[in-house]
Amino acid sequence: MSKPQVVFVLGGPGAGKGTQCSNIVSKFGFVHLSAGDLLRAERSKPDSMFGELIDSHIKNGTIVPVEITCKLIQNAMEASAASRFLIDGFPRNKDNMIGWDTTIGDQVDLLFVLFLECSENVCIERCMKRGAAGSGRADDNLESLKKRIVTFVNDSMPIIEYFKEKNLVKRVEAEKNAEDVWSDIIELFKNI
Ligand SMILES: Nc1ncnc2c1ncn2[C@@H]1O[C@H](COP(=O)(O)OP(=O)(O)O)[C@@H](O)[C@H]1O
Ligand SMILES: Nc1ccn([C@@H]2O[C@H](COP(=O)(O)OP(=O)(O)O)[C@@H](O)[C@H]2O)c(=O)n1
Repeated sequence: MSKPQVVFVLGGPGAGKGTQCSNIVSKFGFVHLSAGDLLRAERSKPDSMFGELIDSHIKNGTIVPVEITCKLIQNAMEASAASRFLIDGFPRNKDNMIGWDTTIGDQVDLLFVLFLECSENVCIERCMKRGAAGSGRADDNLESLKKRIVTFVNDSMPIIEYFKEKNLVKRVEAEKNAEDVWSDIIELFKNI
């Protein structure tokens, strides 16, 4: 049997990863796994051993240890019969990358990395708006956002650079309106 296919979806906080992943799911039949959503769901379980740890990382905009995140992704992949996955918000730092490579990496076929490029200011503005509209997220506030941006620049951008060197990055200009970003993404997915 062939390996499941994976596209990693990366970009700063509020770059539009979730928005565009749901478009890709509708049109191209991928299953969307958001590392952030999986962590938030784990944090909310009353019997989770990791609830407090996850909560503190999310509020501080820092990255949860990969053993936790990778296991959640792996469980979600196993629970799904799908053959194509969008993995959103992962890998986000070197620890995520190493954890993935040494566990599931060999068992999947990484197609490419979709990078939604968006300036800091626009990222902050979108997340603040999302918070004001009632996202209920503990990290859609200015204090957490500043930390999330620092983590993105210092820890996540080097991962995107690493994938660029391997010619695996497909970049999209994510500051345009959501419909125009989506048109660009269709071009990247239509022939795979
Ligand atoms: N291209 C866009 N232009 C303006 N707002 C957008 C765009 N894409 C997404 N948004 C809005 O910005 C916020 C963050 O988008 P989201 O998809 O949740 O980003 P991420 O998953 O990268 O954090 C949401 O409120 C969403 O509706
Ligand atoms: N691979 C990941 C993804 C998210 N996270 C945590 O979850 C938070 C929210 O991530 P997210 O992908 O849902 O949201 P955005 O910051 O992209 O809007 C991050 O700031 C991290 O604290 C993590 O620790 N490891």
